[in-house]
Amino acid sequence: MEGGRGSEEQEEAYEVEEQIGRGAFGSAFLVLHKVERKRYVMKRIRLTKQTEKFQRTAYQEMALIASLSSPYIVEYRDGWVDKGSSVCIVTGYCEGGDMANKIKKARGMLFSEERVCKWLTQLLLAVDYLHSNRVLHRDLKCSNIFLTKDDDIRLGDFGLAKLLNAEDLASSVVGTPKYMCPEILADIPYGYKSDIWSLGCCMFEIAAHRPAFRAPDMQGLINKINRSSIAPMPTIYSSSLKRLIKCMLRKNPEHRPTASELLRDPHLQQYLAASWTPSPQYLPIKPNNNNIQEKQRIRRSWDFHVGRINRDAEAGEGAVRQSENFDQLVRKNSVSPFNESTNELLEIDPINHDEIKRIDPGSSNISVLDPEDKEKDNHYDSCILSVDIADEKEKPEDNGRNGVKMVVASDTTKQNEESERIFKSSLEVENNIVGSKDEETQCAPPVTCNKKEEDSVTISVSKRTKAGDSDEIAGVAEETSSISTVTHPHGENTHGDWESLNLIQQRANALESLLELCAQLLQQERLEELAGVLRPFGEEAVSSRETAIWLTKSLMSVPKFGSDQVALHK
Ligand SMILES: Nc1ncnc2c1ncn2[C@@H]1O[C@H](COP(=O)(O)OP(=O)(O)OP(=O)(O)O)[C@@H](O)[C@H]1O
Repeated sequence: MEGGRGSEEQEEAYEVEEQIGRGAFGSAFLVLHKVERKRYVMKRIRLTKQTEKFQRTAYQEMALIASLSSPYIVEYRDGWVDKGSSVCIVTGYCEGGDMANKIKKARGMLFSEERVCKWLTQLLLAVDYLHSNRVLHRDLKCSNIFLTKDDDIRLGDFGLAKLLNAEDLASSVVGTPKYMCPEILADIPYGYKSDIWSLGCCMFEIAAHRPAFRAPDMQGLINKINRSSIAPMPTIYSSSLKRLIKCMLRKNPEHRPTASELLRDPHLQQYLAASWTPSPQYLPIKPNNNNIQEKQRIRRSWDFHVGRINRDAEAGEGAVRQSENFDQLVRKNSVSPFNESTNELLEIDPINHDEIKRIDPGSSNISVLDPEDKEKDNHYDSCILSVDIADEKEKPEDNGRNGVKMVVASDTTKQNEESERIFKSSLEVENNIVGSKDEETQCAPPVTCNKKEEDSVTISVSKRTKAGDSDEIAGVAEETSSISTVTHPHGENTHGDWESLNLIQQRANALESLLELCAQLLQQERLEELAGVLRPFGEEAVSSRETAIWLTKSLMSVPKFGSDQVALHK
C-alpha cells in the first residue's frame, strides 16, 4: 500500500470493466485483474481530509482491513491511497449481489427459515470475527451484505466508516435513518453493541422484507427506535429465530447479546456445524463437573428422550407407545447434552436472553475486549422451556397434510407432587385436518439438560402445514418455535432463589407461549389446529382447571424477589 508511483502500478494491474456504483463517498467499479483474469470490485473513496495525519490514519485503517481474513467477510485484495485524494480498495467480487437487491428481487416471497438461519449464523461469525479483532463495522446494512454464487454471506465495507469524516458519516446516518440505533440518538458513542443493533435491523429486513422501524415521519421513526418498538415478524419463522432477532434490537446496548453469545444459541447450532468455522468456542454446551450419578441420570433421560430406551418399559403402566413421528420430531429438535464421541455430559450455556449485564466493550470507539468478561460468559446457569412448532415437511408420509401435534413433558419436581402428577404425563395429540385423527397419550422424559435444574417443563408443539419445495416460501409454510431460556450469572443471587425463579419463569413462559400460539391460531381462524392444541387440557387428559390450580399454587408458593433479581422473559 503505497502512494504516488506505487499506487499507479497497483491500479494498472486492473482493467475497469464497468462502473457499478456511485455514492456520496466515491465510486465502485467492477475490475478484472489482468494477470489473474479474476474479477474484483474496486472502490474509490474520496478523502475529505487531506492532511498528512489523516492520510496516515487511512493507511493504518487499510492495513487493518488488509490484515483481516474470514470466510464470511469480503476478501481484501489490494489497497492504496491515490495521489492523496482518495483511497482505493480492491475486494473480492460477490456474484450473488447484495442482500438489499436480493430482498427486492424476491418481491415478497419470504426466504425459508433454514436460509435465514444460515445467513444469520454466517453474519454472526463475520461480526464476531471483526469484534474479536477489535474492529467495528459501523455501517452494517443490507446493501453491505453480499452473497456468493453459492448463496453464502460475505460481509463488506467494514471499517470504512472510520475513513469518512464525522459530517459525512452524520449525513449518511440521516440518509439511512432506519438503521439508527438508540444510542446514536442519545449521543452515546457507537460501540460493538451498535453493530449488533444494525445486524438486528438487517436480519429483521431479511426475514420480513421490510424495515424493522418504519414511520411516516422522522419524529415517529425516532420514537419507534427509542422504544425499540418493532412490528411483528412473519409467522412462518420459528419463535426461536424471532427471539434471536428481537434480542439484537433491545434498546439498552448492554442488554443486547454479543455475536458470540448469539452464536451459542441452541437454535443456531446446526447452522454453525455446517459453517466454515464451527469453532468449539460457540458451543452452547460445555463439559460438566464430575457428578457421575447426575451424569448417568441425564444420560438415561436423554436416551429415553431420543428413544434409545424402550419408552413403554420406562414409563410404566398407562404409557402408550409414541408414534414414529414423535420420535423423529424429538430427535430433530433436540440438541444432545452429550458429546456423542466421548460420551461426556455437556452443559447448555445459552445466551442470557433477557438480562445480560455486561459492560459493552465498545462503549468507546474501539476498546479492548475484557478476557475476564469472556470468561464470565461461560458461567450462566440455564433451564430450557420450549414451544416448538416444527416443520415436518421432510416426512414423506405427511406430505401436504396439515396437523397439530403437542407434547407436554416435565421432569420430576420433588417439591411439588401436584405438578409431577400433571406434568409428568406427556400428551401427544395429532389432529389431522385432511383425514385421519390419531390421538395418543404418552409419558415423555425431560428435555432439559441442565444439571442444576431438577425441575423443568417442556411444552413442545409441532405443526404440519403444507410447504412447497421452493426455498422461497410464500405465506405460512413452516414454524419451529421457541426455546425460551432463563439464565443468571453465578454469584448474583442465592442458588435456591434462582431455582425457584427459574421454575416460575418456566411456567410463566410455558403458559405465555401456549396462549400466544392459541391467540395466533384463533386470529388466523385455524380452529381445528387450535382444538388440537387445547385438546390435551380437556376432560379426558389434563384439565384446564387442574392446570390453572397448579399454576396458581406454584406461583403463590414461591418466595418474593426484589425487582432487581428478576430476569423477565419478554
Ligand atoms: N464486493 C462486491 N461484490 C459484488 N457487488 C458489489 C461488491 N461491492 C459493491 N458491490 C455492488 O456495487 C454497487 C455499488 O456499491 P457501493 O458500496 O459503492 O454503493 P452502495 O452500496 O450503493 O452505497 P453505500 O455502501 O455507499 O451506501 C452496489 O450495487 C453493490 O451491490
